[in-house]
Amino acid sequence: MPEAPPDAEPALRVEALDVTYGRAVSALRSVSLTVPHGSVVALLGANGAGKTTLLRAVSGTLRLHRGAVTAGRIHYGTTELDGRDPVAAVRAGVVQVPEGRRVFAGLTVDENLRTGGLGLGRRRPAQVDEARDRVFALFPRLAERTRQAAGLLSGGEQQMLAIGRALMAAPRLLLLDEPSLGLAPQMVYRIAEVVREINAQGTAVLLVEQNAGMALSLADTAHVLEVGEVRLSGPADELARTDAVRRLYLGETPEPAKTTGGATAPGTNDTEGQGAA
Ligand SMILES: Nc1ncnc2c1ncn2[C@@H]1O[C@H](COP(=O)(O)OP(=O)(O)OP(=O)(O)O)[C@@H](O)[C@H]1O
Repeated sequence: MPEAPPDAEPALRVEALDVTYGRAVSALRSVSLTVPHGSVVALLGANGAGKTTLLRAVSGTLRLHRGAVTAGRIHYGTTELDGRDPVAAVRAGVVQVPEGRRVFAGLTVDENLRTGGLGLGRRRPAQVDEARDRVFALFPRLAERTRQAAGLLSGGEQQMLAIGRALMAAPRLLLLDEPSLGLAPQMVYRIAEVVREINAQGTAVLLVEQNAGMALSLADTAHVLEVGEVRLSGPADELARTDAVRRLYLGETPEPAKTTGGATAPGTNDTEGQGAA
């Protein structure tokens, strides 16, 4: 099991993070946010805003995509994560579910699950079975299909398997990249329920979603990224009432006189939003 970080600290602290791909692409600039223990934090933003890049930086997978942290710090509890590899992140209790449900299509459901948590080193078979049972309790559909090739599962089932595989490492912080992408509305609803359940069991979630309505309904706090910078931060319910979020991310047409709630842009005297997230 990953070592428990001290409870007084926010679980994840990202401070003034700059990320580039090669020499030409500046993907994140001075991004700061925190994920407190047991919370759900949503990251919203248009295509190319830098959401996936932030998850990669935290999970140590940035280098696999030829990206690099060029400034700033990432801590999970007392463990420094910037410049580390995915194994260091998994050992610290941080696991990413990548976008696009990347399951091993030729392996069975069971084999896919058993690849989860490999970075934790040798675990007793009983520990692995226990982790698998917890996954099956959350996703009974996977329990019915243990010997089926993952490539033959539906899109929703593959997403469940991708999440289940990450949960095999018993993460304290789950990084979820677009879990609802391309799924039918009923499955989106099920995924939202699952995120709630995972969080209720004590795992914090950093959730990247294009489906802003879903993300804001699940999150305690949310941040809006625009072209590599945090533009708006605050409690999710307040952010959902801001004109910008309603117009740009929720597809609504706000009435002219509507107030903007308590969400704030970085650089203002924000005490609730970015700094306290
Ligand atoms: N491997 C890479 N090499 C070069 N540039 C990249 C790479 N991955 C992402 N980028 C660029 O970095 C910026 C941020 O991309 P990122 O994928 O993090 O955005 P995003 O908000 O997750 O968008 P999307 O929803 O489309 O995935 C974009 O300009 C993108 O083109």
